[in-house]
Amino acid sequence: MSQAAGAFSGARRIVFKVGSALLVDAETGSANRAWLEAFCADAAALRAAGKQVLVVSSGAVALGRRRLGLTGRKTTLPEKQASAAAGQSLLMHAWEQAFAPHDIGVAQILLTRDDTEMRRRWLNARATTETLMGLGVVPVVNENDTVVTEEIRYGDNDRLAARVAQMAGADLLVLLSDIDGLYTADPRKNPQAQHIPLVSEITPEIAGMAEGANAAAGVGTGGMATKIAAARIARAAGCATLITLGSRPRPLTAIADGEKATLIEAGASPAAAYKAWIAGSLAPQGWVTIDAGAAKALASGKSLLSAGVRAIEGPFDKGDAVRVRDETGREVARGIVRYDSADAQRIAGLRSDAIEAELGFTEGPMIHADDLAVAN
Ligand SMILES: Nc1ncnc2c1ncn2[C@@H]1O[C@H](COP(=O)(O)OP(=O)(O)O)[C@@H](O)[C@H]1O
Ligand SMILES: N[C@@H](CCC(=O)OP(=O)(O)O)C(=O)O
Repeated sequence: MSQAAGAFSGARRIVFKVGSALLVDAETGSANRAWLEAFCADAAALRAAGKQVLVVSSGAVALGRRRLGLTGRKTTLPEKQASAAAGQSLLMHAWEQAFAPHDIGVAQILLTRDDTEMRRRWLNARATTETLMGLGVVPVVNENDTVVTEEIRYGDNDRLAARVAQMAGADLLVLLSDIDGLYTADPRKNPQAQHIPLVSEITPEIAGMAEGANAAAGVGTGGMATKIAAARIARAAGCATLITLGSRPRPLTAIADGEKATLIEAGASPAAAYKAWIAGSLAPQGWVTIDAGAAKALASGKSLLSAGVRAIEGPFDKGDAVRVRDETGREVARGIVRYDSADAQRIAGLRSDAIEAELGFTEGPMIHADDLAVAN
């Protein structure tokens, strides 16, 4: 079995990035139904096999352009944004229809770069995605093109898809492209270019092979360079990236069958990468002081319950990163807290079953084990 096929079979949660070129029929300018049906049939089979599926779908601008009669000429940014607004509903309708025969619901998520970079919005988007996955719905994500300007947009959905993979704790990002993987050079320009099946590390040499977007290429943006940039983001988040041809008759079955693809391996597991992100990238907003019993529980991988909390030093909001110290003042962990500092203060020392009576609601533990990076 090829390495790519092995990674695909072993993946538990997969983000599929579908480019405009696959989704929009170049001749008619409408959604490519036959392709969508094939994709959804394959995705339904993956779900039946116990995998979770998310989709990052381009195509809004291309579909909207036709709806608004803006085809055949260069469009301005406001016209592109108007096209995205008009095309997004067509896009979602196409996904709804294609998944419907499999009894699978879809849900639209529109994100901007800010949403993926600002912690609180990121956490909200993450919680929503998690809820949707729990309900068995397929999240269909796109960039919120109508509210972003050129400077602050991703523009390509490759990097957005990598952020979604990070947000969802996915273990595999599949970039379905118009080419079956990374080559030593752009094969459209250099027929001698060699296919690269496996990348274990993104060296400058690897990055140098990938060329950027070719403006003449049509509806897509990005080129191979943004795919490598996406793989870099995914890799750091513990997620592997697979680049392959999306236009095969059974696009996902083909991957499992070992058809040509490039696999870019992950750095660590998604859980380990997420904890490293909490420990290293978030600016902590306050302190939570815990007793010896809680410190012991944390060291053995358990959640921080309010019962073991001695003191709170804020202010912080729900979803902020905080530092956790023991009674000697030693920092024992960092984590994402589920209560703001005022509520945390009120429930410090209380047993879990007393939280609701005190606050009128409960969010469970003060810091869930999944959101805790414990110091060694
Ligand atoms: N080293 C490379 N290996 C493979 N393809 C490359 C490379 N450098 C540039 N490319 C180009 O990148 C294109 C894929 O990017 P793009 O057209 O943006 O795809 P998509 O629409 O799937 O996002 C290929 O068709 C190819 O022409
Ligand atoms: N958000 C845009 C997608 C941007 C784009 O063209 O991406 P891609 O085709 O994947 O290179 C849209 O929905 O039209």
